[in-house]
Amino acid sequence: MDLEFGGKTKEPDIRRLFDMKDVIFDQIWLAGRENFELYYMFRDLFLSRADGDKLRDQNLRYDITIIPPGMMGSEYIKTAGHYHPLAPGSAVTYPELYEVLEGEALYLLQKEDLSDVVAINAAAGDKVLVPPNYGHITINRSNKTLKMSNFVARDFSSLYDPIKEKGGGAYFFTRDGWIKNPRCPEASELRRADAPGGRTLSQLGLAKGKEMYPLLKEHGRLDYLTRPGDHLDLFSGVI
Ligand SMILES: O=P(O)(O)OC[C@H]1O[C@](O)(CO)[C@@H](O)[C@@H]1O
Repeated sequence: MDLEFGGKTKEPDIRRLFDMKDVIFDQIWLAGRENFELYYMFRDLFLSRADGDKLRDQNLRYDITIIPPGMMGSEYIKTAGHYHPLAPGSAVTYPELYEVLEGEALYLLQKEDLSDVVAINAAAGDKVLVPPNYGHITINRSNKTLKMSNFVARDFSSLYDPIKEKGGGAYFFTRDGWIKNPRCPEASELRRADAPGGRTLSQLGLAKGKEMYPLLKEHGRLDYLTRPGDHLDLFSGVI
């Protein structure tokens, strides 16, 4: 699976089934399975050299992730899931901004102490902000390929251990709907939220159905992704 972007053919990082063995719900199904490709991550994309420079100047990265439809036994295909570290000089972790380009996404966002766990359905054109202090997992719950993009600060490594240690997120999305992870008894009840609309979107410089990629050209527009501590008011009520 390659992606044409900015007139170039890009090769993905690939997440395969065995990379996910610690976070899959259906461990009975997993036993004896062959390894196979699950999803494709095209990181650090830009349409022109000038855009690449602008991204680097703002300490941002633009990625596209493609998740074909499929099941992992009784569970819908999903990303491994991770948290982000604290932004330097701030008491909050880095946020991340997603846009659904094609298909449908189900975002599971959770605080590390699991005191808040939120599910957000998003369709093509929707944007979802993962606020500071939330980890995230993306599920392709449909029978169509999900293509989504994200803007995120470029200078940190994702933290996978907390979700691996619990055997997955606080909830699994399966053929029978949501199932609470038995290794997360402390998790709050699953809260449903909508992808942000009108006013919230415009505060973030976004509009439904308008691609977010050009925002990288407005220097400082996405400052809240790299210096979240300076923009705390923006994050309240986004999910
Ligand atoms: O790292 P995971 O949990 O497999 O999730 C992959 C997603 O995370 C990102 O690295 C950004 O957080 C994207 O490239 C991709 O959508």
